[in-house]
This record gives sequence, structure tokens and C-alpha cells, in this order.
Amino acid sequence: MAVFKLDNVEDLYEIGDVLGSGHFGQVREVRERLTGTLWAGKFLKLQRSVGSRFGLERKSVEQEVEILQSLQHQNVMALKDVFESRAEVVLIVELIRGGELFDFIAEKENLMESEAIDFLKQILQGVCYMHSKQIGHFDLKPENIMLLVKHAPSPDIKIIDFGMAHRFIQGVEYRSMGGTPQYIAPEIINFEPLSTAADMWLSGLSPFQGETDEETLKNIVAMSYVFEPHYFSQTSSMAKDFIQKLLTKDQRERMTAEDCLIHPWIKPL
Ligand SMILES: Cc1ccc2c(c1)c1c3c(c(C)cc1n2CCCN)C(=O)NC3=O
Repeated sequence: MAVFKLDNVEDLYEIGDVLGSGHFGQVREVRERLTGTLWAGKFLKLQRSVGSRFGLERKSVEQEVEILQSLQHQNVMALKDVFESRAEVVLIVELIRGGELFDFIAEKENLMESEAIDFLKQILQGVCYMHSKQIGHFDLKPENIMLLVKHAPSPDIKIIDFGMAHRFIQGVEYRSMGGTPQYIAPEIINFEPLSTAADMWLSGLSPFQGETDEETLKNIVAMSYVFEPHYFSQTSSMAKDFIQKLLTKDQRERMTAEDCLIHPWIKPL
């Protein structure tokens, strides 16, 4: 069993404002007392009793930490320290101030395909790196793609939140039902053995969005989507080819992150 630092996190870090919260718990800005450096603290509530509906199993937190400790890449959120008390574990991670990529794009009048390609290249480089270590993220969605700083000439992308991540072991099957309905791959809905290909079922604007989660899931399994002219009329055929090769139902046929990085839309000849 992994043992994290038992010091009181507040002895080393001044706890600041809440930056966000979600299934994982809360993220707060923290200031390292020794250096004055700002970090983000991810406060994860642990289950008080086995099987409790509230809080996370310690085992799943240990898995997230073990995965983060094995990832060092400029497009993946960095883990600095881990503290634990009786009821919670605190991950001290890189502070990412640029906000979510989704909001950055939404705030722009229009996004040039060249800008989209720059962002996509960084995401693919981060995903390619984690897949090369047999690690799948399993919750890649716009909310988990952030910008290190907002107003940089070419903003750095950071992939965050490895709470659903899994390290594959040769010959050991892995199935999961987790994820966010409009972004999960058909093999997850069908509870089939998974691979890192599930991360490649990328879609920012989900073309499968239904009125309800149930309808969305049916759309995904039925592969019923169209490139709505309202959103895709200005999208190049190369870009649509790229999207279609990702939204491939058979995970064995779907482009890998490596394939994507050499696709003509991303890497013109
Ligand atoms: C300035 C700011 C605002 C919201 C933040 C973060 C930073 C943030 C951060 C992280 C996570 C997992 C979630 C975060 N959230 C929650 C929302 C993420 N989709 C993180 O790992 N570093 C962050 O700075």
C-alpha cells in the first residue's frame, strides 16, 4: 500500500480559493510556504467505510497517484506532492491558470483551422506519450484539456484529471462503464475489453448529443451522426476525414494518437 506524506498539508501550504470541483472533490489554489510558489491542491475525500457511496476508495486514489508519478510530459499536468490525513488525500499539482480549452475557443470570434491543429497536435503528443506507457486516460473531454496560461502567443495545453486513468498490463483485460455519456466510445457502452483506443474517440462538439443520456448512448452505438452544415460547412474535407477516422466504431480500426500525428490534416506533406 502506498504511503503518502502524513504531515498536515497546511503546515507546508497555505490553502487558497476553490478553483473548481467535481466527481474528484475540490481543487484549490495553494501557496507553498517555503518558496511562495503557487500550486493547485486536489482535495480528494476518502470513503469513511468500505462500500460507502461517499468519497473515493483509497485504492483508486493510489492508482491515480501511481499513474501521475509515472508521467512526465509538457502536455500532462505534473504531480509535485501527496499528503494524506484520515479522511482525505491531497495531490499538490501544477497550477494551470489558462482555464479550459473549451472556454478559450468559445470566447474567440472564430478559430482558424491552423489554431485548432496547433491545439490538437499538443493534445495528441500528450496522449501519444501516455499511450506509449500503456496508460489510458478514459475521461478525455473538453473540460479536462486546459491552457497553462491564456494569453500566450501559442498557449501550452495541459491534460488534467487522471481519476479514471488505467495502466494496461499485458494479457490482463480491462472493462469500465465510467466516463461522460456524450464522449464515451462504443466499446465502453458495450462493456467490451478496452484499450487506449477508447481515448481516441475524440469529439469536442459531440455529434452524438441526444436529448437524454440514453439517446446519446444509442446514437453512439448506432454510429448515427452527421456533419451538421451549421457547424461543419466551413470545415475542410481533410478535417472531416480526420474526424471520421477517429469516430470509427471498431477500436482496432480507429486511428491511434501516432496515426493522427502523421495524418495529412495534422502533418501536411
Ligand atoms: C485556475 C483553475 C481553475 C479551475 C481548475 C483548475 C485551475 C484546475 C487544475 C487542476 C484540475 C485537476 C482541475 C482544475 N480546475 C477545475 C476545472 C477543470 N475542468 C490541476 O491539476 N491543476 C489545476 O490548476
